[in-house]
Amino acid sequence: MEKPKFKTVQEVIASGEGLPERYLHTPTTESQPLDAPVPEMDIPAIDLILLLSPSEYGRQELSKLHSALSTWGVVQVMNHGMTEAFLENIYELTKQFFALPTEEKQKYAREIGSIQGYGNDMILSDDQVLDWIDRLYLTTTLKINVNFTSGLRFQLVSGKSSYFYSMFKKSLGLYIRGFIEEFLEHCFVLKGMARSLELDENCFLDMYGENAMMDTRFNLYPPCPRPDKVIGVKPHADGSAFTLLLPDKDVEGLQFLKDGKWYKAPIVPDTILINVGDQIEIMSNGIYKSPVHRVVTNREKERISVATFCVPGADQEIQPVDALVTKTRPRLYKTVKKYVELYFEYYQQGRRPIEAALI
Ligand SMILES: O=C(O)CCC(=O)C(=O)O
Ligand SMILES: [Fe+2]
Repeated sequence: MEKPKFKTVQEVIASGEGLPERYLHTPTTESQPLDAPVPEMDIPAIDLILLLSPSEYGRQELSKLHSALSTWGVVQVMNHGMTEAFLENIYELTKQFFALPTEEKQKYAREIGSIQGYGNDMILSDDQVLDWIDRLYLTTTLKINVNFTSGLRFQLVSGKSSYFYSMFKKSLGLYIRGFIEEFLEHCFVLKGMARSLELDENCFLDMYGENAMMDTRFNLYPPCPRPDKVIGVKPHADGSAFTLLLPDKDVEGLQFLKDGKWYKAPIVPDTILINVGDQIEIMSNGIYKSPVHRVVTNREKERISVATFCVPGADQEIQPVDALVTKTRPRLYKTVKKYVELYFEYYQQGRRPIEAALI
């Protein structure tokens, strides 16, 4: 199996060779220094359990969700079913993984042409400026059994590479399982989003399909000598339906773009972030925004984050929900299939993949 020949950021640092040119952004690509201070975004925290409650509180949560997702495209979520200890464990395990000796981590290296595994930013062209990030990417397939009378259920079917699961099922895999059992089982997010648009609560779920994927990326951003010129993750919007994000508990870095300006994400204990991905933007006919976001680097501190991309089944046709196409709001997007493949083609060229879906 062929593995990419590029060094990870940790290896670049360990080699003592200094900062390679390939990580440096020139002032033409970013007008301000990347580490210029930015204001904090003002997004509400919603209570996930209340989201599906028929009470007045439930309606208030839906209205907060609607307002956050139609303006910022991202919301903070509390009462997500994961305890503080559970989340703490995830950060600890992620740290432990990246602290393993290089040879050990290389056993899980990403193969060329695959996203799954340990490695650096995916390199698709010679002139691509590299992101200051090392990652471990795990792909999971889920089976949503729509016939369950007690509601929809997610079941871990298998990972694509079983060695990850034998290695991680007692550690990082627990995190994925935790999401499935605690969080996604009742499909709060997709149902809540549908309800907040006054749609039938299953309409996004139906498009999401029975064979959804959940791809989790454990990210390490080592301290960086030039935060003014080097970026952790370049500006992008996610190709998922939606993304669950656990930003570092202490170290800032994640920023969202709104009306041409960058804002930093708040760090609030015990909450996670959920952002809209391109596929919900398409399904909602553009009402919910898939926000452009980036991660800046830090000179002194390392940063850890975990992003879980919730992706519709590969054979699903994704298109605007009929009820959201009206005379005053004509259909904005074509029907797309296998959106994630198209996504990667566009992403490293610095183009927004969702543009390919515009009518
Ligand atoms: O590190 C973060 O906080 C966000 C990472 C991110 O945007 C991504 O992995 O798509
Ligand atoms: Fe992202």
